[in-house]
Amino acid sequence: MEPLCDRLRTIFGDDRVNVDEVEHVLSQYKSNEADWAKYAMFDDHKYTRNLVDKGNGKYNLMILCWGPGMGSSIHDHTDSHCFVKILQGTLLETRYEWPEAKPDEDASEEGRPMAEIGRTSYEMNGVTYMNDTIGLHRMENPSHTEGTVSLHLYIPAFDHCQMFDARTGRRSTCQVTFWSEFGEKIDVRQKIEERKK
Ligand SMILES: O=C(O)CCSS
Ligand SMILES: [Fe+2]
Repeated sequence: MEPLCDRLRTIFGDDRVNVDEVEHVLSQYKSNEADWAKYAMFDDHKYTRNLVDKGNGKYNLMILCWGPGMGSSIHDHTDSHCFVKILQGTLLETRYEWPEAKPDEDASEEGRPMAEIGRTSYEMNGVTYMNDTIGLHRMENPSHTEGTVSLHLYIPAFDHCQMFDARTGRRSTCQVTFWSEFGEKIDVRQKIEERKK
């Protein structure tokens, strides 16, 4: 992944984020399993997040591995830019409008189902971009037999986001962690403890 990592570090050398330029660089890269196999660690129960590069502290570049049928919650991106490229398999993206913010939300009130904006399927080498002004989304691997591997770049980096209940629009904050870092499996519990210090 080094050549791609180097190009991204150059692009983000100053504080600009040129979305078209980043999408172009990600589109130009043609997935080669030999580049990313060392980061592609799957779990039997949920999708994994595997850190590839911290971009001089400016962004997180990571490889996500989705077993058959696995998906994320509906989530936001903590005001960051989100770039996604499919390295293997397929990802189905469902986008949603933000639920109405009800500041006087009565805890007993059921809320209402979130409005879907649309669904898009991305195949290998496909690239997509998302941010909170566009809406919210859920990503899932639609295959019942094959795994999916995707490359995600978040700038600025974040360690938590909001997840949403599609039926009620209720939101909760969740910590996001890594399954591995730089190709080495990590102890997630130990990492969470370190954050608390
Ligand atoms: O970073 C995450 O866990 C969400 C993957 S879909 S952008
Ligand atoms: Fe996302």
